[in-house]
Amino acid sequence: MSNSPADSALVRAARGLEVPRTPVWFMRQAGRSLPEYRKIRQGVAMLESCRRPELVTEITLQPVRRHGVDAAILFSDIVVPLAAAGIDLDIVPGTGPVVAEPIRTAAAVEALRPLDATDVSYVAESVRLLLPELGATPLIGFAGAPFTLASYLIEGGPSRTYLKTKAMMYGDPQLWHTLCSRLADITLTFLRVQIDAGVSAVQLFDSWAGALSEADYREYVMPHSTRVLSGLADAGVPRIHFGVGTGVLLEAMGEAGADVVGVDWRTPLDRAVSVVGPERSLQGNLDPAILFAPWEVVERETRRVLAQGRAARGHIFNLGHGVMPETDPDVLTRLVELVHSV
Ligand SMILES: Cc1c2[nH]c(c1CCC(=O)O)Cc1[nH]c(c(CCC(=O)O)c1C)Cc1[nH]c(c(CCC(=O)O)c1C)Cc1[nH]c(c(C)c1CCC(=O)O)C2
Repeated sequence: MSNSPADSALVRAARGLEVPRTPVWFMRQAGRSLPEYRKIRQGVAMLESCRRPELVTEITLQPVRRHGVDAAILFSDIVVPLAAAGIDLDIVPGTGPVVAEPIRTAAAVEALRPLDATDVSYVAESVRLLLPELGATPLIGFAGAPFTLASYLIEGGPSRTYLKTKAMMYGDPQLWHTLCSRLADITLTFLRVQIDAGVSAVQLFDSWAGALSEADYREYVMPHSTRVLSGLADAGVPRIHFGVGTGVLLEAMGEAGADVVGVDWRTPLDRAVSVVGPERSLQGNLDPAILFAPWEVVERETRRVLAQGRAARGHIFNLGHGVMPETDPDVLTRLVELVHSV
């Protein structure tokens, strides 16, 4: 066991197979809290750094070396395939993705072109450079799900209310579905490029789907996420599906075609099992803010998460959302040791 990424604890837990110990990695482990990341990124814009395979390789490896996590996640961003498909956008430090000309009309949706694998050849090249460096440690590829991508394109940037997104969704469902269908195609191509290059698992981030009711999620979003996830059913790698504040959506997000459902800190894992069912594994779900509490609290809460995770077919330990930039990296390292020791 564990001498190849395809037989790693992460992949085995994702498939519900027996593991020697619970695998652990952290969403947004690359970048953010690491001083060695800040140093190497100096003077290089975020999107530009994603297009340099040597830089991507180094940043992806940093948290693996430092923390001994059980998986690497490719250093990239959910908007990389959108930029590669010709959308004029930037990632503004401290803000996030900003789109120069938000997509709000039929003409703008029509102008969104498909992604070609050659548009993101630097991503495939990065994966190829990483595999020999990683050895038996699996590499997770990822993409943004249609709803979350649509929200950036329609709002033009981050949003609290998703008013413009919902205005299109409710006001012009046909246009909404056309847009999401094109985004599903882009996402599928982007994930296939990563799988063909050799990643061992993929995560579909629908980070902001928690803004929706279950009924609206099922009607407006699920068909498109299902097309992405079911389109990868024969790809041979486990599919993780995650969003924030998705307590009422967990059942549907599993049904969309996930092998693993990612859960944020609001829903206890044992309760998540009862809605997701015995056919899927779970990933999560320590509150990233708990890492700022005294170690006794971190330890107690970690043991609770691990105990609740035992109810699942398989459990991949993670935070309930991404690492906060202010997190002390030493706490993350200690947390990995704790998870491995339980
Ligand atoms: C919604 C979303 C985005 N990007 C991503 C999501 C889904 C995950 C989630 O829910 O948090 C996913 C993402 N973005 C990035 C990664 C690389 C791997 C990793 O961090 O471990 C991953 C997996 C790099 C990044 N993406 C971004 C940075 C910071 C850029 C910088 O330092 O200049 C990094 C390292 C920028 C970005 N990109 C995005 C936001 C909201 C931001 C700004 C907030 C922030 O600083 O994190 C969009």
